[in-house]
Amino acid sequence: METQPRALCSQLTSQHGLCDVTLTGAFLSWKEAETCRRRAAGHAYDPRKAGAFKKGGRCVPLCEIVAVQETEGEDPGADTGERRSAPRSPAECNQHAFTVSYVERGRKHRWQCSEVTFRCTESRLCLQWLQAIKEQLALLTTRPKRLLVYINPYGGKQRGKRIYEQKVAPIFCRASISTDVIVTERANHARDHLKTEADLQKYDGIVCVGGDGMFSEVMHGLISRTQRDTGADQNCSGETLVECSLRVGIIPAGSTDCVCYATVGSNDPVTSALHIVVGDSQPMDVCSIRADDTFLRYSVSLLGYGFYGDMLTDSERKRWMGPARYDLSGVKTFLSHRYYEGTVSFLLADSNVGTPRDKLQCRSGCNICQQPSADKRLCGKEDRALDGEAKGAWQVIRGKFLAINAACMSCACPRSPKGLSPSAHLANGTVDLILVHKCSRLDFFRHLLRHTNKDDQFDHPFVEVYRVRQFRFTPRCQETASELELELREGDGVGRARFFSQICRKHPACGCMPTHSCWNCDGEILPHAGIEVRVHCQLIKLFARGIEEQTVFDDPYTLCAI
Ligand SMILES: CCCCCCCCCCCCC/C=C/[C@@H](O)[C@H](COP(=O)(O)O)NC(=O)CCCCC
Ligand SMILES: Nc1ncnc2c1ncn2[C@@H]1O[C@H](COP(=O)(O)OP(=O)(O)O)[C@@H](O)[C@H]1O
Ligand SMILES: [Ca+2]
Repeated sequence: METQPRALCSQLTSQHGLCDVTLTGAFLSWKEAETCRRRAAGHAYDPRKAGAFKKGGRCVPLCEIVAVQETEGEDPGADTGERRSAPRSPAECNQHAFTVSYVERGRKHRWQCSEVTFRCTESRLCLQWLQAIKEQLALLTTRPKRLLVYINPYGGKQRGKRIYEQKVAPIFCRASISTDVIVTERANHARDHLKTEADLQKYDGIVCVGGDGMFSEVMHGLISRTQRDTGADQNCSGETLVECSLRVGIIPAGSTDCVCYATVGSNDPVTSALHIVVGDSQPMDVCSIRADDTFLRYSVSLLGYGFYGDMLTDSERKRWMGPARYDLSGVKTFLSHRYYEGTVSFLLADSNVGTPRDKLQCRSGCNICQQPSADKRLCGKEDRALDGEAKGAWQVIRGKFLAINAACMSCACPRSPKGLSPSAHLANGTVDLILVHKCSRLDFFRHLLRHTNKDDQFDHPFVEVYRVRQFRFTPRCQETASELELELREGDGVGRARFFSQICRKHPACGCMPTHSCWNCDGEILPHAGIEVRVHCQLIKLFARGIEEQTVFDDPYTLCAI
């Protein structure tokens, strides 16, 4: 039987004075000692500090302690900047100290690494504390000890290397995490290294420093490698893909950083580094994309045809501008107001995984993502193999679209803090399919603007949104007579009615409108128009925990009761 460690309780001195410090199996807490009277001890009185300390003290879950280490027993007033009014007593000259680094929550889901130093006059007591905290930390087995880090030096504002060296490496070092760092020398360097060369047995996780494109590289390398190592064939349609066991951490240093933002709640490198250190784990759905029965790519965030495809194509020519390229290309693409004809067919998800308009946002420990559902059992599997109950009917929508977007997650990012599909889930085995039909420029602008404020971007007559587990798109130029017939037969009543209404309102072909766009696949151009997409539930895991609800943690001085 496992025995609970005994609580350790001592009076130790911190920069705030004498405090009662307690270590239990779950928390380290400290508060001003009952007997402590800072002014009586001759310290200058700082009402701001004293008030804050009195008000709260601290209670840190052990799982959020980054590290503990022995410290020089320096002057207790030194780190508060207080001036000493009396000479040191012999006891003060002979102090022993240890420093605890821990996660502290700030505003907007940001975490920082704070420190507290405790001193005492007995070396034995100091060592007892150090050992007890270290023993507790050693029990946290989900923390990574060895990481493989890939840095894209050209992502975003080309600050990846500096961000890693100045903000992240010191935190890994403090947490005693050892790293092998590879600064990439070309596009797909990280993907190819992971796929064929890297000795993955040596690592507890992979870290990528860059944007969504860099994450996509790492994800492709890791998924391909996992399938190869386990004998699964990602090129085979309907194959059940094997989940990747290594977690991936994202240090945001790109242009959009949507995967990081939507899984952590911020695009702050220190916050991401701390989520890695504490060993968080967030499963994530992955879409596989095929065309003509050939595997093309995976996607986790935005898969966008029309507006986002065209915008990306234009922005790639402006890479030198950094993240601002998206603004310029966004305006240009908006003004071009191009629409594309084609057919979207999809299989609706189970109702127990929510709907895109239910306003149930995916948050840390999300119930919807934890619930077993047909979508999770079946996603990734060939639709032809499904039984009648789970298969459902393919729905078919023909039309002229300004944009067809598939969001496997909310796609929240600094440009759109609630994201492309605010209620999309990270790990429910589904994707939100957003169809923006041809409308006026003004209406499309209103729709886009709503991505940046609290209004519902789906509340327009020209926008349809569905939660699906599989979909296909066929551009009008690729539709054959037999496909049209098949869709007619498979489609339900609504699909058939739409199909006929389109045929009846046939437009003469206009020479200035290109017949097809391309797909924006997590920021990479996919030069195919006709594709098939299927969701693989929880195929990969990140060092993240989903976006935390804003709770008591917004008040850094809150002392939780133990
Ligand atoms: C009138 C104001 C209009 C504002 C519209 C804002 C709409 C924002 C939706 C954001 C969706 C973001 C989806 C994320 C996509 C990324 O994967 C991709 C690549 O990122 P990275 O490698 O880090 O560069 N980014 C994009 O495709 C750019 C989308 C920017 C949209 C303005
Ligand atoms: N050393 C490199 N040189 C050029 N391109 C690279 C390098 N390393 C990675 N890439 C590629 O750069 C692209 C953009 O990377 P990313 O980090 O997402 O930046 P951004 O968010 O600015 O697009 C990705 O497609 C990635 O494959
Ligand atoms: Ca999902």
